[in-house]
Amino acid sequence: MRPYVYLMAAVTIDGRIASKSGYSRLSCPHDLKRLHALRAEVDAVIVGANTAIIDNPRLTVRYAAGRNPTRVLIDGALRAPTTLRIFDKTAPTIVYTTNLAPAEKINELRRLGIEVVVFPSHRVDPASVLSDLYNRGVRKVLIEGGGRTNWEFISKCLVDEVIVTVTPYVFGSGVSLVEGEGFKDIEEMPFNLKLLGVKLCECGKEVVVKYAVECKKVDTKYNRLEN
Ligand SMILES: NC(=O)C1=CN([C@@H]2O[C@H](COP(=O)(O)OP(=O)(O)OC[C@H]3O[C@@H](n4cnc5c(N)ncnc54)[C@H](O)[C@@H]3O)[C@@H](O)[C@H]2O)C=CC1
Ligand SMILES: Nc1nc(O)c(N)c(N[C@@H]2O[C@H](COP(=O)(O)O)[C@@H](O)[C@H]2O)n1
Repeated sequence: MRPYVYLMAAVTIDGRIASKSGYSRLSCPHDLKRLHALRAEVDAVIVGANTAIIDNPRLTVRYAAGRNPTRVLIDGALRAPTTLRIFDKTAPTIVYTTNLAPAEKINELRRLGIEVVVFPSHRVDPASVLSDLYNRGVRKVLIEGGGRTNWEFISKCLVDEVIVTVTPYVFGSGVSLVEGEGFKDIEEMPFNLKLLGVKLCECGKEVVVKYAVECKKVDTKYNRLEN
């Protein structure tokens, strides 16, 4: 079994979540409230190593009422410095890494009270991350990027809902909402996106678009929960 999975991000009108320099503060304060309200609703928030290193996020609930989710870092080579905010004591953190991770770094994180799960391969398997989180009691997950991490989950149909806020900016290059090997055409997409809603942000400048991810083929290997 796996938890229900949301993917949320703010994009420029050319679909970027970050500029070529890593700048990513796109959301207005109203959109940040929406993000924090969703954080409060889920049990865990997942980010990839680049997001953790570049943004040094807290991943806590500050602009809405509610409790902090468990923070989850996917970091194959365990590059994230142990001084990052996600390793502070404000919320529990679980790290998923691989046999590429230096043993000393794993031990250092464990000494800080961080749960470290090591996959016996060079890659973290996203479906196994979700089923491990489910076994720990996690029923709702929010994926907060970046692009590569979004690809890892959505390309395998491991996302149930995508919430994208389109902001009035253009970067021209940088990191796209989803960054991976890619699909050659719409037929190759393993899912359809069903529009759930469109809302003009309270700021009057951003548009929030919600899609349900409907897998073309339900793969029992991933034990996908029916919505
Ligand atoms: N505007 C927005 O809403 C958001 C913007 N961002 C931006 O996205 C940018 C980072 O995005 P990306 O470069 O695409 O990186 P990312 O944050 O997705 O991290 C990619 C890294 O995570 C690790 N990783 C992910 N999946 C893995 C797997 N299955 N196995 C092993 N390791 C794995 C690897 O180290 C990989 O290099 C940052 O600049 C950040 O600011 C991030 C989140 C939201
Ligand atoms: N939804 C959304 N909109 C943006 O404009 C963003 N930049 C992000 N970024 C995500 O939020 C993290 C920062 O969280 P804290 O404020 O430090 O708690 C960042 O790392 C991305 O995951 N998301």
